[in-house]
Amino acid sequence: MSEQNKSVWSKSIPVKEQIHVIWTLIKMAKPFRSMFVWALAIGAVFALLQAAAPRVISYYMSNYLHQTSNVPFKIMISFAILVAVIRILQAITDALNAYYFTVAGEYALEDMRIRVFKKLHTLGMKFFDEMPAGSLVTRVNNDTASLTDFWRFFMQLTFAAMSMIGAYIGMWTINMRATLLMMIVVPFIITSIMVYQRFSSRLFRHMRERLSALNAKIAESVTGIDVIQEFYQEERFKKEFSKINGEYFNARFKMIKADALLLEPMIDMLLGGATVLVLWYFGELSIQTIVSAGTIYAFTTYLNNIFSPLESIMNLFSPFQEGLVSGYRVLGILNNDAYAPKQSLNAAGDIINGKIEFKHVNFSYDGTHPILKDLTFTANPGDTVALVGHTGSGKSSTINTLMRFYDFQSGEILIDGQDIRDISMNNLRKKMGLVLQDPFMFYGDIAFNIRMYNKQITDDQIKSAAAFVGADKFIEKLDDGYHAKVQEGGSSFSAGEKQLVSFARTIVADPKILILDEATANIDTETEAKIQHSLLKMRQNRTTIAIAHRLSTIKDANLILVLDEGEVVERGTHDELLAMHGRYYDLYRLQGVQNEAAV
Ligand SMILES: Nc1ncnc2c1ncn2[C@@H]1O[C@H](COP(=O)(O)OP(=O)(O)OP(=O)(O)O)[C@@H](O)[C@H]1O
Repeated sequence: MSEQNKSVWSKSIPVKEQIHVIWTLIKMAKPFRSMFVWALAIGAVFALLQAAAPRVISYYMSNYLHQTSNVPFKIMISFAILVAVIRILQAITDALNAYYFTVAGEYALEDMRIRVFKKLHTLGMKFFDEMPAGSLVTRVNNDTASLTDFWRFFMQLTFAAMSMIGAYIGMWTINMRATLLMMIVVPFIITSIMVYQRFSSRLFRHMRERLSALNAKIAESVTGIDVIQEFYQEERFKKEFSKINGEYFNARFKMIKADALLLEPMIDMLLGGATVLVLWYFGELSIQTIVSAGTIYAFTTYLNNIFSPLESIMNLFSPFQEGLVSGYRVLGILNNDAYAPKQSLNAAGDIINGKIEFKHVNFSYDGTHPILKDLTFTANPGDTVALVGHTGSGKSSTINTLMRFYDFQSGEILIDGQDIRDISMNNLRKKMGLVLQDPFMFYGDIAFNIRMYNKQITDDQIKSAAAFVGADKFIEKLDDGYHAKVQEGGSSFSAGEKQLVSFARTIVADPKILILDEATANIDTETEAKIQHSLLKMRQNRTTIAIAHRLSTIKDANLILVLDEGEVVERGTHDELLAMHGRYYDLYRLQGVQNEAAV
């Protein structure tokens, strides 16, 4: 997570890219356009009312508040009612504007979250390899949520623009020359906004970068807590954490200081300057003609209307920037084309017998470094083909191509004589059962973890699958049996128990092909014997591709392939390979010696 977040915050997004992000997000919010338009229309009415109020009061002051005569009661009450109505309408339109904008923003947000989640499920393993799960959770949840700030900023921006236009119109109706004079402040406003934005965005990015580093340190120390404790690294981690925490504090402190010194004082100074200009202008004017107090009141109020929304906008710069970066990252997912391998158009093939043929298959994860080279073998229906070889030799990669987690570059993979791409993904997933070294258990209960959302599977089928693989004994001993609670990841179960549940999950779907990725690697020898017994039963009448480090577990395989750097360097049955006195022989002898030593 750290590196990816860091890279986003450590350099600014180019302006062209920022405009692209803003434009794309606006286009994506199209389904909620009518609500945004309503918000804008109501905002315009609010701005008009806001411009009308000082005009009405100024009129009243200029025309009726003479020291020489009393204001007629009817006039006084009429103006009071008029101002009250304007203020009430202002309050109503203000609330409606905020409501429509916020609701439209929330809808756009909900829509975006769904888009991102859906997109994630179309992406291939390559994407997930490069993106840690923690970062993805941040993308789907926090980044989409930060987009609210994006919409809030736009709301404030349009509000400020309308207030400004309204104020200038109001001033224009009173004194055109003074209004033109007030235009002088516009370039000052724009320059100060730009200066503040540049300065604050640099500080904000630095602060976010330090926050990412802090989050990464916390995540690292929590996930690696066992290794940290084992190697007495607590002090080192504490020191590193304090250092980053201090840097984060300093970065925040700088931001707070900059805001305190720049934000309000800058706006106050501009407002002060503009007010002096108004007083000076009307002071000069009063030498030649009468200037009413109402005019001065209206102009100073309009200046307030121009300047007060500016502070909110500037205050929202940092959250807006956060929203922009979030938008950039979210669009990065939505535009990602690392899709899961696709099947042929109208692929409708099925797996009936389970014959697997690899013909001259070449595969690379990144398109440049070859991982599987000219891989060729056949697994006849019901056969077991075992893949052995040292770590990194390409065993899991073979399975990855067969499961269609990754696309291979050349060669052919045939199942029952059909190109694997011509079999529908649904049939492929249904007829191939994958058992992993460290099976994942989902939050729910045991029965749910065996059924895996397949409503057609009955409770009896679950029980007989569990009995078939020998999982029934431990399940029945649990307090709630098949309804015993499972935490996400299955932390309250042993590796062997989780493996047995995953066997039951696989067997209940009755696959034609079984793929075992070192299914017994994490299990002690005693449990392994039980598991091997279950596996033997599972393999009957099923084609099996098995990865095995412990060669004793695949002695009965019909074909053993010894892989080295993605190439098959030896092939044959256990006896044939031993007779060759080659790599397999050496490996087997080595393991035999280790086993004896262990005894
Ligand atoms: N997702 C991936 N992206 C890029 N390269 C990968 C990926 N997975 C594996 N590799 C590389 O492919 C090569 C073969 O890895 P593979 O996992 O197939 O080996 P293996 O024989 O299954 O090893 P082990 O017994 O350790 O599981 C290795 O060099 C590995 O670094």
